[in-house]
Amino acid sequence: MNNKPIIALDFPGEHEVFHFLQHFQEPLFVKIGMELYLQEGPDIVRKVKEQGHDIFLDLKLHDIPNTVKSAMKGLAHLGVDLVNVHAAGGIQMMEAALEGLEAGTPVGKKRAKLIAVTQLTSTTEEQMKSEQQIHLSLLESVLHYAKIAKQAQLDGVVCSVHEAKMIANECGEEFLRVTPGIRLAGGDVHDQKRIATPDGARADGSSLIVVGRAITGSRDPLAAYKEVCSLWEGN
Ligand SMILES: O=C(O)c1cc(=O)[nH]c(=O)n1[C@@H]1O[C@H](COP(=O)(O)O)[C@@H](O)[C@H]1O
Repeated sequence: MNNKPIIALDFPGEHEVFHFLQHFQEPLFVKIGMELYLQEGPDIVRKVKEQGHDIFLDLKLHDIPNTVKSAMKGLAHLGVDLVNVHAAGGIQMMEAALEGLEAGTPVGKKRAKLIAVTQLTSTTEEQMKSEQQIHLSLLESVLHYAKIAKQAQLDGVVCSVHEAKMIANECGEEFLRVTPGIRLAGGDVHDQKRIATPDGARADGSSLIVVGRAITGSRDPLAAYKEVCSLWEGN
């Protein structure tokens, strides 16, 4: 798994994906999420992988432990690099996810890293308090989810840049902080609430950044990607 910015391939189908990927000549780190996966199924993972890209399969599993375990066991055959669940599913569910992933990973192959979504980057503290009835600060809630993910032996979490440093301090530098909600300065925020720039993410302790519309929605996706890369790498 490389540490390039992860491009979210939030497209409706295969045609749009391969049209987009034509802009790039190098191996990328891409994210296949539920929009694409639910239309195209596991074949899209195989086809994108055939082009040599690293893959974050973002299906955010959240169900009873047995169901998540079986689903992860099945997904493990796809040979992706990173997968996720919702930390709100609980410690037992996260442990079951890891068990499934380990059981399904073919012998001799590397198991995908498993991370847990804490509070979505589209959630504000007010929404969390009023809708989820969690009476903590958002930072405390994210940190709590990170700690239980660590207790379940996961490899890290999905969080916003704003919580990344605190998680690194509490859970260790090697515990991954994968941060979506990335925007170029002055870019459209869309539905995201807890956002940061790629250079802000680097300074504030992200391990990996996830960037969708700032690249996929650009008239020149390659130029946008290069700008994100140079800010992220600090060039
Ligand atoms: O798990 C994720 O990838 C995820 C978690 C989260 O808290 N926030 C979040 O935006 N994401 C994903 O990251 C991507 C962000 O896309 P953009 O807002 O277009 O950059 C989307 O594919 C989301 O599904």
